[in-house]
Amino acid sequence: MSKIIVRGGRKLTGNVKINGAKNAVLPIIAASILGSEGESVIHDAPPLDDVLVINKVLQSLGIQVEYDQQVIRVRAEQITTCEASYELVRKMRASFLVMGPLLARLGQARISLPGGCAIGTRPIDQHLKGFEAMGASIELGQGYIEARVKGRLKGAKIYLDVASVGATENIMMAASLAEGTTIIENAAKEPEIVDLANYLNAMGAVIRGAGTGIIRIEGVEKLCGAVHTVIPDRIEAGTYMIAAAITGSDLYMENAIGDHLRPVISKLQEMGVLVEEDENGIRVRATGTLRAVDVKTLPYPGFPTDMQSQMMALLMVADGTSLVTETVFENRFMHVEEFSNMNAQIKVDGRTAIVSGNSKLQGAKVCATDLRAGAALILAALAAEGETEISGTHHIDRGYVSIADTLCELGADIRRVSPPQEVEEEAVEIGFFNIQPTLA
Ligand SMILES: CC(=O)N[C@H]1[C@@H](OP(=O)(O)OP(=O)(O)OC[C@H]2O[C@@H](n3ccc(=O)[nH]c3=O)[C@H](O)[C@@H]2O)O[C@H](CO)[C@@H](O)[C@@H]1O
Ligand SMILES: C=C(OP(=O)(O)O)C(=O)O
Repeated sequence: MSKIIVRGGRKLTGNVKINGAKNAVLPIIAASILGSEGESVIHDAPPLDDVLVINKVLQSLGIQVEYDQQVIRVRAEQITTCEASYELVRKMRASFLVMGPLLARLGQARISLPGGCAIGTRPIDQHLKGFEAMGASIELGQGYIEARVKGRLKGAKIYLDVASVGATENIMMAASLAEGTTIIENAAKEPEIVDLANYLNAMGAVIRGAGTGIIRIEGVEKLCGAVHTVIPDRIEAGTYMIAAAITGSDLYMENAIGDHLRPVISKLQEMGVLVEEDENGIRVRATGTLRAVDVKTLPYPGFPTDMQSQMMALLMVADGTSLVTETVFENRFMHVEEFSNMNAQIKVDGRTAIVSGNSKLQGAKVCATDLRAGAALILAALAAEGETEISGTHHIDRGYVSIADTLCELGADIRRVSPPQEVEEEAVEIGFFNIQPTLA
């Protein structure tokens, strides 16, 4: 198993080029299934493990996918099966986003149940409620969900009980090819929803209101491939912003969009960190003592749950006690135990973590329990005394492009060590780029 080894205490300086957003590119690749004519060309697709997995899902459906130099080309004229297997869906829950496009395009989809994960049970009832409202029948059996519709899906009014990002995306994609108008009420408002709607509209869809709580989709008969550039990753940007703050450094996040990061920027400013925005990015400078602040995660435009663990790392070294409340996922405090191994003082009471500041963090052997927990451990390690060894790096690879190399170039003492056999396996995986589709 590969490990990331960090020796804390170094200042960072320089420019970080923010990659395309993982959570935007995954639904956009899934939406390419809807294009029955022409090629889709997706620019700024970050080279992440999750992107390789969704590409493999499409290839397993018989769709042509090529990936080179951060550009993905998809041709979905031919689809040979409507089934996404357990082997692929278990690797990444977002694979379930192919359900809506397959159902709309083929009238049938059979997808392995995505199951829960370290951060919560993560049900899909709102996705299914949407498909059923559009006329699909849903059956569960042998670990698979099968959805079918006779003819086309029908437009419907769908109120989401929770403003789910994935359900909004899945329903929006399905509704794009439905007969008539679909209205999603209590829709999620994340920037990634707007990016997906822009891509679908470029394919020929008619979607209005993305980014608000009410999205209106006029179904069309056909969608075609389109050219699109993915938005910058607000969570990657936010993570490097905290790297600057926790190390008392000065970093510029090139491409980062301030409007997508309002709650993170305002919390950093409340803590006494200097944040300056211009049209090309965001500069973050830590100038002295960090003040404790309370943070509560909420759907967009609230504070993102995907930044909760990184923010907690910063609050561990702030002056005073902070409360961190997680309202989006019921079990997203797995990092607390790992932080405690680094000498942090945190108590969890239900959905709130009480973080005592001024911790003198110590290097330790710790484990990334999920993607953002892994990033947060790296951040804590940058501020800790001595050496931290982080295992579970496969979680981190899902969402950060070469984070150890990037931090090393900025001045951190960080390296990744992989046993020789694993280096070989990684090379084989990279060989996956540009291969022709294989059938399931
Ligand atoms: C690939 C991707 O974009 N992942 C993001 C997406 O995940 P994802 O789309 O899975 O997250 P959701 O917005 O759907 O989940 C939010 C909450 O709604 C609940 N829920 C969701 C669907 C449903 O049918 N029923 C239900 O009860 C979930 O259990 C969770 O408590 O949004 C999350 C919330 O911002 C982020 O943390 C993830 O990084
Ligand atoms: C939770 C995340 O991703 P996913 O929904 O793909 O698990 C994340 O990006 O932090």
